[in-house]
Amino acid sequence: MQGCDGVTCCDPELLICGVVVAGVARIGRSLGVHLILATQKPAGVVNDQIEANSTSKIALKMASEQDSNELLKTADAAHITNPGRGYLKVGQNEVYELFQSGYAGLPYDPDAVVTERVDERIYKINEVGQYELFYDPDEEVEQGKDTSDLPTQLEAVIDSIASLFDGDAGLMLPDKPWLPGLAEAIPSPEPRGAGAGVDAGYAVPLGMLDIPSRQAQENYDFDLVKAGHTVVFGSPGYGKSAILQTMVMNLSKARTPEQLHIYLLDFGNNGLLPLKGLPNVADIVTPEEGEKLDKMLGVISETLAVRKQLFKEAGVANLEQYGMKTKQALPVVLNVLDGYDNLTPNDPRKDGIDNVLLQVLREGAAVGVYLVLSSSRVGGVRMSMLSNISTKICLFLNDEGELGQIMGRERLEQSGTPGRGQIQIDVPTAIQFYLPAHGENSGEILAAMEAQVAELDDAWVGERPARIPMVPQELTTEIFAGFVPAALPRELVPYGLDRASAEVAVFPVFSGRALGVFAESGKQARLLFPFFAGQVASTVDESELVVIDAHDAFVGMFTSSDSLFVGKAALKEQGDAVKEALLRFVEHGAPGRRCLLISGLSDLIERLTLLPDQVAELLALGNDRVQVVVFDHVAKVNSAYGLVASLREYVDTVLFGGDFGTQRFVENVPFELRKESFGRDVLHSLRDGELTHVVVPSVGEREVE
Ligand SMILES: Nc1ncnc2c1ncn2[C@@H]1O[C@H](COP(=O)(O)OP(=O)(O)OP(=O)(O)O)[C@@H](O)[C@H]1O
Repeated sequence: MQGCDGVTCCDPELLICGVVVAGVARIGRSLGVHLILATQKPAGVVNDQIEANSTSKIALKMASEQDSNELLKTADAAHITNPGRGYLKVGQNEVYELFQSGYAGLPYDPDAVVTERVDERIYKINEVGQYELFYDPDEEVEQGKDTSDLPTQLEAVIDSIASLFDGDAGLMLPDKPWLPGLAEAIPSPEPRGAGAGVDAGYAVPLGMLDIPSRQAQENYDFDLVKAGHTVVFGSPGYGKSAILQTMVMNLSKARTPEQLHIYLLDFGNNGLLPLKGLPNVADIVTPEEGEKLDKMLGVISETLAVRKQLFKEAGVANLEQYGMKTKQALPVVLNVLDGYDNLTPNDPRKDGIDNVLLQVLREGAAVGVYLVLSSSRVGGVRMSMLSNISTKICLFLNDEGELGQIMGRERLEQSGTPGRGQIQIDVPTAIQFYLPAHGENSGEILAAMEAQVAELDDAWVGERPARIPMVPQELTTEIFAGFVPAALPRELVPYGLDRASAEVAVFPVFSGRALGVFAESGKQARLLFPFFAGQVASTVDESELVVIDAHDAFVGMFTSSDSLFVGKAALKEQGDAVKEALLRFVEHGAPGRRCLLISGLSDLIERLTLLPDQVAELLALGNDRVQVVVFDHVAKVNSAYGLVASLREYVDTVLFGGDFGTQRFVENVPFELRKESFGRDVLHSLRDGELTHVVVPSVGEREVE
């Protein structure tokens, strides 16, 4: 038996349904399938075919004579006034009866006594023909029993049938002609091949499709390589992050970190954070981490550029061809961006970020670099980006017009269930996206997901994608020591971390190169000079040390009688002797290796009245037996005549602090750099014409201050 209630002609979805209904009406009877069709208005719904195949028609009160005519071929039903009163017509007027239908909505009271009652009321008809109640025997109304708690007769009948059914094990439910609705929360099945040695490529389960036209509910596999760039739209709280989590978890289970690298950009509510520990995940970044974000975008651009070049050299057009031709498999790179539209149009970084994303969207797929992003508004994603995204997924959208923009006229009705959405598979198809892990509530799901991440992390022993190199927020000497490789040769002096690569910056002693360290302020000098002198001194023997401390920067540091130490006071008293010894040393050298540390170079030059040539010779002394290290303030060397030029010429590694406006070591500083302000722990390194920035460990800064 098929029942269709509330069928109206303006329901577009029922155009297809109408064809089916007509089919049931036409051939159903011969197969034992019967149809009861209920509608308010027969016009446009009950077509000729249904009409011709429906033997019985029942018309209750109809809105108009035309409607009544349509069904009964008489206007009678339009004149009915009582609820429940109707006409039954069977065949061509074989039966045509007025009837009062039974009503099952009354309370079911098995104890009630039904008495036949005759209407004994008497009416008087007045002179204008109106009825006036003259006598009513029921005027004295007896208080009846309260029946509000009783079930209706219909409910009682249904309950009774249900209990009969339940009580008889031999009774079976008939097959339903349609499948039940999709479940509201479905945990993801394990991806095929995960741990089983089966290669399912980049296809992983992402959701359960509901396809009523085929009476099917089946798994939807998201194939990263086939789906290409993907966008997930959904208003806040409808499960965007959950889709990304399921996708990343399943891809990480299916593919090794050698096959798939993942970069996470979390512009949303930390939805991607639990995925950070996956061995496939290179790194995660949030918009607050400006420097890291720049670096990650840089890495993504660089990957594109390198791959394009590699493919060009190999003469191939895509990743698969490259692997086959060169026998070298490059990993697929997946960039996942959650909450893209949280980056507002007035954010100064938006253009830069969009440029990289556009580059990935345009050039990435061919070289195996993909972007999957989520946004709560369709309008939040530029048209130029949208047109390069091949797979579009929609969850519930507050603005239904946006759904139409993506899914077109064939879009399905929206459901407010989290994780319920639609995706184009030839036509928009309903889908319930899987949850990333099992759990009764979001807390349990998160815990289960974290446990899986930890398990995958522990299980992987091979190589992992490189993290985004970052210098720690606070670089203490202890943390810095952790970065210095144990096998670092003794003659390489580590002094900080390169800000761009986070690699240890070293200076080679006794390699013929002089080192100059210039502080922007007294505070920076107090912080850095002893650290540098200590680092250099630790690589040489005490007997090789000659320290001329014109600024008393190293007081108390070099107390050994083996090293030669000249402090500020000694310099004042025995200036001539020091000058003589220094010049002699410049001219003739010393019997053994010497490491000369000079603090306050410009003051020394002034006090000893050294000539520019003598300074130049002193700075150029370095060889495998002599090491020169000079310390001073940026402002002081700036004002000493000709000193900056000598330093630039003879000091191979110049390290200086402060902003670029105050220094004279580098000319033609780019505007961007000139605007930037640098912390006290940053030194700019100028070596062989190359400018880099080094973060120096904060050596007991608090004590210095
Ligand atoms: N596929 C799903 N099945 C069942 N419930 C889900 C599903 N996806 C999400 N939910 C529920 O919806 C909640 C919100 O999900 P989620 O954080 O992923 O939404 P969102 O769209 O990313 O939100 P926002 O934009 O605020 O970050 C989850 O805590 C979970 O309870």
